[in-house]
Amino acid sequence: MERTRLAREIIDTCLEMTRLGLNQGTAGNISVRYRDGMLITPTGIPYERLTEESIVFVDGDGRPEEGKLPSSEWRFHQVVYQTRPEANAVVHNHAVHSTAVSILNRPIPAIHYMIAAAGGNSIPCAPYATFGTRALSEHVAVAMRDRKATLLQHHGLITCEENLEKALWLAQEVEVLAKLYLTTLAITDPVPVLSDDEIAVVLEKFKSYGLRVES
Ligand SMILES: C[C@H](O)[C@@H](O)[C@@H](O)C(=O)COP(=O)(O)O
Ligand SMILES: [Zn+2]
Repeated sequence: MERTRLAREIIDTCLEMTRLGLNQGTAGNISVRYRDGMLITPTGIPYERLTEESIVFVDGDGRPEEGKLPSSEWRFHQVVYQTRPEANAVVHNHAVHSTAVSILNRPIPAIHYMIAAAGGNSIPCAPYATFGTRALSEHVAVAMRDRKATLLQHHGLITCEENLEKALWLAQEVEVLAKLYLTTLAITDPVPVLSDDEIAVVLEKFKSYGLRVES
């Protein structure tokens, strides 16, 4: 029952991600931590065709349940759960502005205090590696060691959080930051940024702010 409920939440989050304009086609994938592994979307299936039975369990050794093909990116989802013990949900998409910044191969700097929602003063950009490879998951492990979000060079975005709602919310916040960054870059480069001291103040305030940005 718990598994069916989590599978439904994954599908609803996928559909919401598309509805918010953060993704297109069969791009992107979503998982939740489950038992010693995770429940994750299958590879290459449009979200609107997913049923609870389509969601795949991948165990802690990376073995998918029989007869099902997990997302090609199960490795980087696994690495995020290993790297960030507080994370229970991982969202990946190809949101347009986030992906555009990733093509420039730049981190998003502290252009707005909401950068702190990802845990620090920037959102890194993990180096390019072919999708689905161990090399890509190794880059993700480094980038997300002290952040809850990273861009993937020439690819897209990953976020993690304690639940699906927060992971999707963070993906939307990063997309807004990416759009702001591109908008300001068109006028000036480098773009003015907030100081590390100010980001430290915001990180402290977020610990007790609302329900959505506490870590
Ligand atoms: C080629 C894939 O679309 C790749 O970009 C992957 O990262 C992705 O976003 C969706 O792959 P899956 O359908 O295998 O989850
Ligand atoms: Zn992708």
